[in-house]
Order: sequence, then structure tokens, then C-alpha cells
Amino acid sequence: MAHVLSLRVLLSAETNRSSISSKSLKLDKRTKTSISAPRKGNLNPSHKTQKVNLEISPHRAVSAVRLMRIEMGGAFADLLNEQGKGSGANEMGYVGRTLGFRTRDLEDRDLRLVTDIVGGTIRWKRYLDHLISSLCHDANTFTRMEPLLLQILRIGFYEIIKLDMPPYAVVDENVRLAKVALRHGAGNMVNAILRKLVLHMENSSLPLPKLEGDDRTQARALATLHSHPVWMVRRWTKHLGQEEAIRLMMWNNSDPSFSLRANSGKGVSRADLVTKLDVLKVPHEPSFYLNDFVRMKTGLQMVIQAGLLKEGLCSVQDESAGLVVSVVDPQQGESIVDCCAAPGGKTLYMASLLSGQGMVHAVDINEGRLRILKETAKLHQVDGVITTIHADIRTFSDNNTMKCDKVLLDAPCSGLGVLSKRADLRWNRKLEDMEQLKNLQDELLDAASLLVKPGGVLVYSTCSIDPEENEERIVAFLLRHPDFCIDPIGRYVPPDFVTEHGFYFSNPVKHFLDGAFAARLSRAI
Ligand SMILES: C[S@@+](CC[C@H](N)C(=O)[O-])C[C@H]1O[C@@H](n2cnc3c(N)ncnc32)[C@H](O)[C@@H]1O
Repeated sequence: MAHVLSLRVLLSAETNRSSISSKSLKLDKRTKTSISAPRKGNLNPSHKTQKVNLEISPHRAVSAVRLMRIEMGGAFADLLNEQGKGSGANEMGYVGRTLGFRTRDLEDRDLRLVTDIVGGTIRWKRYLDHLISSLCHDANTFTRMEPLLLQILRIGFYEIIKLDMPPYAVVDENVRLAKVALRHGAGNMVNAILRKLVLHMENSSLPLPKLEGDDRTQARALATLHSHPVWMVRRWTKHLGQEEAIRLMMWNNSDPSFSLRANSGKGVSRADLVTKLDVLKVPHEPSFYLNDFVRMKTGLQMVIQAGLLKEGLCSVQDESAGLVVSVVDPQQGESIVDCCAAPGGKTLYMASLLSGQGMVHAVDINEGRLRILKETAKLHQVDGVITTIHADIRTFSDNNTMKCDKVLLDAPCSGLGVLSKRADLRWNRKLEDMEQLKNLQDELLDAASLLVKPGGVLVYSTCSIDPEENEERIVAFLLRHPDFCIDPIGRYVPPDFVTEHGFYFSNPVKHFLDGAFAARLSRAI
């Protein structure tokens, strides 16, 4: 039935048509596969009538399908399991339609495993693929491997190598998944390759590259060993040295930690938030740097499921982003423009600090994201001090005489400082992006500067650790705009975050936070 096939398989000429069914997806690299979104809310009725397969572990089935969707651009790796335990109906619908059978609903433990396995498998993709291809019968077996089979193998490798799960149980479970979701032969292949891996593990002889040879060869080896694109390794080795680059990659591969900001705009104090977290038994500690913030290593799903975010009691916000707001230093009565505001993390925090007096004008080119900001502002009860403006800041500042006390430009950037949270970003970023981003950042800085009143302040920030997007943009800006000068940020953030040139820099391997940068510039009177 057509509606069963939400995973539509468009065959290329070379692919054997007779080998395809909703239950047996035999796809090779040349096959284009797309996954259509299920209708929001209601499940496709076919999903409900499918038989539940109790032999397949649900976390593996869900992980395999989520990984396929992420790889094909149908989902994001940092999707939170917002719907929580026992639901996730849309996702279970995808699983049913993709694999041809249903699994039982996910329990809390399964949900945690899906999050770990999906995030980890994406982070370690280059490393895992190197090992899988090394243990395949020949190079073609790997390059022509069908997408679902590859995901099942990646999951198995990740579970054995990185999660330290009992190897023979992992082999059995993943073989069963491949047999049921694909065909008997696929299960045999998973069996053969995973068993080879187990043997190598037992003999401590994983076929991994050695760190030797010239710079290029070493960069390739490091890229495989720490699972990053080669261009990033080369860039960081050049800017930071090899040792620091390795530490950065290790940070990017570690489980992300999260911070919550108590929503003082709604009268919620950090003490109130701490009480809620204690009741939920979520381990936490107060931020060393920011009064309203609390750090957590685990337990975000519990916070979500308990409705703390939906009720607007707190927001998920990294302290590195909170410190950018400290650099802006909003004061009651001020008018502030947030030039690239959506989805609103910094706008909302700045608004809460105004205590009802002043205004944040939140501008963004993306209407959908701006709508989220508007709704969250209402929920957080800070909408009285926020106006939203849907515009390209470049045309807005050209056609507007608005002049404000402070202007924040939280510019679109490579996001190289947030790779531990954004598991898939490293594979989506290309070296060519950097040049385009730099040009855009220059244009946005020029536009933002027009909105600063004489004697006012312009803050430029990114979530990048790359000097070309940070210090170099400021140096270039100051050459174009002699009426601006650096206002050193020592008064606004702890000394540990102040660079020698008076900028704010949060360094993941030093501060154990996301990477972020900010410069505070004053306009002459
Ligand atoms: C790094 S995000 C901003 C994050 C936001 N400041 C926060 O704290 O949640 C960059 C934003 O810039 C917006 N943007 C990109 N180009 C723009 C432009 N020309 N004018 C206005 N907004 C733009 C994007 O839509 C995106 O929402």
C-alpha cells in the first residue's frame, strides 16, 4: 500500500527493482532514498495495525531509523526527546514505516540509550567507518553498503567499542535487527563483520592508523582517530598546536553537559529551580560565573519530561552564551537592538535583566524562529520589554533611523565552538563555508554599527573558536570604522575569560563550556 511506504525508494537504473519492498530495503550508495514526514499529530493508521515485534530491542530500531533520517537531512542530531516516555508517536511511526514492523514503546532507559547511541554514532562516524571498511571483505562491500545496513553496523561497533556493552549480546541483537528489517543475508554480513571486530578487540589489534609521517598524513590519522573532518584538524593544528587540537577533539567527542537559566523575568530564582531539580533527583551544581544559572551533566530529559521548560520556569542556555549577555551588561531603561535574535536565548535573558524598564528590539531574518522567540517571551513574561522585527538587518539598518544605547550582533557563524552539543555539525560544515561566513559577518557588523547611538555600545559575538570569525573580524571592522574602539571587557566577566586584547573568549578545553567569543566596542560621542 502506498501509504505504508513513507520511506520512498527511488531506484536508479542500476538497482534491481525486484529486490525492494517496504520490509526489505536493499539500497546502495547510488540509490536515492527519501523519508517523508508523517502528518503532525495523528499517526498513519497503518502504524497502529502493524504487528509489534518483541524480539527486536526498541532502542536499536529507533536509533537506526533516527540515524538514517539525520543522514538524509530529515532530522537533527540534537533533537531532544521532547515527547518523552511512552509517546514519541511520530518517531515510532517512522520506525514502523521504515522497518516494516513496530517495536514496543520506548521506556526511560531506552530513551537514554537512543540519545547516547545516536549522538555517539554520529560523532564517531569517521572512526567507526574506518574500522567497518577495514573489516569488510573488500572496499566495494563498504562503499556500496545499503544505508540501513551501515547504520546497524555503526550502532554495533559503537556499542562494543565505546559503550563497552557485552559483545556477543550486541552481535546477536544487531544480527536479528538486520535479518528482520532487511533479509537473512544482511544478518549474516552483520554477524561476520561484528565477530571480526570482537576478535580484534580481544587481541587489542584494532586496525587504526598510526600518528606518523608528514603533516598531511598525521592530520588524516588524527581525523580518523578522533573522528573529525581533516580540514578541521589541519586548521586547529595550525592555530592551537597538535596537543591542544587533540584536547579540543576529545572535548567535542565527550557527552555534552547543559546549563539551565532560572527565569527571573517570571520571578523564578535559582533557589526555586534548585528545589525543583532536587525533587526530580537531577544532579546539579550552581554556576561559578552567573547567578541565575545551574549546571547539569545528566538529567535533561527528566527536566523536559517534568515540564520545566514548557512552563517557562527555566531555559536551556549554556553559560558561555550567558556570559555574552554579561558583556552587553543590560541596564534598566536602556534600548537594545538584538540584530540576529532568534530563537531568542540572549534576547530573553537581556529582557529579564531589564526588570520591566527598557526595550529589546529583536530582529531576525527568519520568521519561523522569530515566532518561537515571541511565544517564549510571552511564556517567560518578558514580552512587555521585547518587540520583534522580521527583517534582514542589512536593509533594516539602511532604511531606519533607529539609534540605540546598545546593539548586540550574535552573528551567524560556523558553530565550531559547539561541536560537543551539535553532534552532526562537524560533518555538515565545509571549509568553503568559512569564507562566505566571514563576508556575511563583515556585512552584518557594518549594518549593526549604524544602529548604535553616539557614545553607545556594539557587542559582536559568535559561538565559534575560530580567530578568522572572531578577532580578525573585529580588526577588519575597526579599520573600516575609526569611530569605534575596543572597550575591554574585564569589568563584565571573570578574568579567566578575558583575552590579552580585551575580548571575551570561552575556551571549551579550559572552561568546560561551549566555545564563544565577544568583543565590546564603543562608538565615539
Ligand atoms: C547564531 S543565531 C542567533 C542566536 C540567538 N542570538 C540566540 O541567542 O538564541 C544567528 C541568527 O541570525 C539570523 N540571521 C542571519 N542572517 C541575518 C540577517 N541578514 N538579518 C537578520 N538576521 C539574520 C538567523 O536567522 C539566526 O537566527
